[in-house]
Amino acid sequence: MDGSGDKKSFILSYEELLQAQKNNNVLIIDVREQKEINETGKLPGSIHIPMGTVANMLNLMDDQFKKQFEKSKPNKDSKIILSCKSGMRSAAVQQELQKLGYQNVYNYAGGWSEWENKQKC
Ligand SMILES: O=S(=O)([O-])[S-]
Repeated sequence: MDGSGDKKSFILSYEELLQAQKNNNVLIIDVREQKEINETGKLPGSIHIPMGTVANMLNLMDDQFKKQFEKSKPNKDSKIILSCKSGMRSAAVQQELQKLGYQNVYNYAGGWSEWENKQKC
């Protein structure tokens, strides 16, 4: 939330992520592959959807989405945060969702790498 109108960056910092993790109205999606999640676990507070299937999952019926992810399906105005390992794949998914009309999609650019490092501090 930088208040600069049209020129919002839609990039999320670690501190902003910490706030979002406490907010049930924000959907955090870890878009890494299953193999990576098996190795590290998913980002706390997130649901896991591999990058290639995010758009498909957002096409599920509301109740199917809820059943599968135990979170409400976001609408085009919902705040969505995407995270991967280092911000590249999540940026690609961010663009894809923006093209589909999702207006409030953020990239946690630091991704799992930053998250993991911060936990060691
Ligand atoms: O996770 S990554 O695409 O930034 S390497």
